[in-house]
Amino acid sequence: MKPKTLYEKLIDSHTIRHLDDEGNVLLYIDRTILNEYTSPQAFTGLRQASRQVWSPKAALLNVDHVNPTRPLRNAEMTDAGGQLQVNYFRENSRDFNIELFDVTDKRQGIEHVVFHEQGMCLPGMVIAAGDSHTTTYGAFGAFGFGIGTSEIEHLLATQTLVYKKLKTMRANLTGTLGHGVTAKDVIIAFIAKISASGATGYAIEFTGEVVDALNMEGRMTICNMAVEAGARGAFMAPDAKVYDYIRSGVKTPKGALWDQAMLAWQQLYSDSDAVFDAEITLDCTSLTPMVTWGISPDQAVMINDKTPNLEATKDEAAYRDIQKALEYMGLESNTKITDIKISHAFIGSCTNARIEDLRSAATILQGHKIANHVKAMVVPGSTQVREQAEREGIAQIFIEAGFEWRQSGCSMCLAMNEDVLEAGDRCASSTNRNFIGRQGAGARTHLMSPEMVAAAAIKGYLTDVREFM
Ligand SMILES: CC(C)[C@H](C(=O)O)[C@@H](O)C(=O)O
Ligand code: SF4
Repeated sequence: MKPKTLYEKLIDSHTIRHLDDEGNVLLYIDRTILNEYTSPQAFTGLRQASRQVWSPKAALLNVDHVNPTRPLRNAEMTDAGGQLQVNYFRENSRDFNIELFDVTDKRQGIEHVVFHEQGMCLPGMVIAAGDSHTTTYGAFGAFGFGIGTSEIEHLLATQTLVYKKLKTMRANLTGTLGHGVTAKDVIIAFIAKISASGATGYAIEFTGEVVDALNMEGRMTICNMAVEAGARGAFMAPDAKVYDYIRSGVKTPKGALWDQAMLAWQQLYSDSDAVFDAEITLDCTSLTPMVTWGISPDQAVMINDKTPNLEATKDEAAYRDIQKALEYMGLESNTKITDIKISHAFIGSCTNARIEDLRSAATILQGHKIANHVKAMVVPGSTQVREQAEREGIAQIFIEAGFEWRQSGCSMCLAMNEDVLEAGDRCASSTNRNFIGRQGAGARTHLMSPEMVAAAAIKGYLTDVREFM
């Protein structure tokens, strides 16, 4: 038999029918999760055509993008647009019989945290959802990818999508991570290496000692942000860490079903002689903590480095890109990164707001206060993460250090609720996108690990977290 990559195994096992000579197939989708922001038109489409949802149990509705995260919240939104979206979401849950995690539900959170928390993400599954960071599920040996609104409608009506296979890339992450270097630093370094479009058209399988050694949270961080390199899918072959992690999920199969599933899951790896369309190796041993200085996730450097030297940049296009980024970011060329003063610190998002992320950031903050000029907040990835952090005493560490302790949601990752920065604000952020205006019009975002955000909050400047270890 022809050797296959893990990606090919997943796609082949979900292919219902080959549709044409261009490589389009009809793909079976196991599950989806929907948010209030990208789903409304899909439901409207279904209503107009008098269609039902084919498999309501394969879907989950969860409010995250527009809801407030203030510590005491109720079921109401703070702005009329958000209220409309959430009202319609509730109506869709009722009319189409799909389970909803509403704002005040104990299971609510950011969709890509909630979904696996519930045990809905299992190895070998194909998961499509109206959000680009659906790639997160690759950490479980599932295939997750983002889709547009009309595709959501097609998926809800038929449980299938028309799909064209991607090219495959193997990213071998070798070596061992140094002190203070995290999964976030690895993926930022990876994106900086191959560029924000370097994996366009590819599904990436991450392999190597670094992946093996990471915990599930770290693996999710990498798969989550793979989309910032342009990848429309990311994978890691499942191992014992995955099985331990999912075992207790409410919706995880139990008993004989679990044993049966395990037999299937153990086949989920790329055959040793499988051929990838591209191979790339990143030796992670020499990595240090990373930060972005610009307006694209690949505009990143090591913390003890400087902003790019414009004078030394000969390529015209590169010159213009750097100039534009420096200008928006209010930075000079060739500036030491650690001389950059911040006004805000944000720990949150589906990249870095799981319990392990909060634990690690709290370790840095313990016994410290944040700088007087910094405003800082933590928005836990889910209400469950929030409660666990409270039980473990982590919330208290954040609060004593001067962070605001918030409710869960996307919040300042994309500033669609009331958590918005003002023009000129500069934020050390554990999020995934530093695009122009992402955290508010004219606001400036530096991406980094949650530990690095904690260190920056204490110092008031971008800082090497290893000083606090
Ligand atoms: C709102 C949604 C379309 C978007 C995405 O797909 O990623 C958002 O979650 C983001 O992170 O920018
Ligand atoms: S936390 Fe950020 S990246 Fe994740 S789904 Fe929400 S807006 Fe998108």
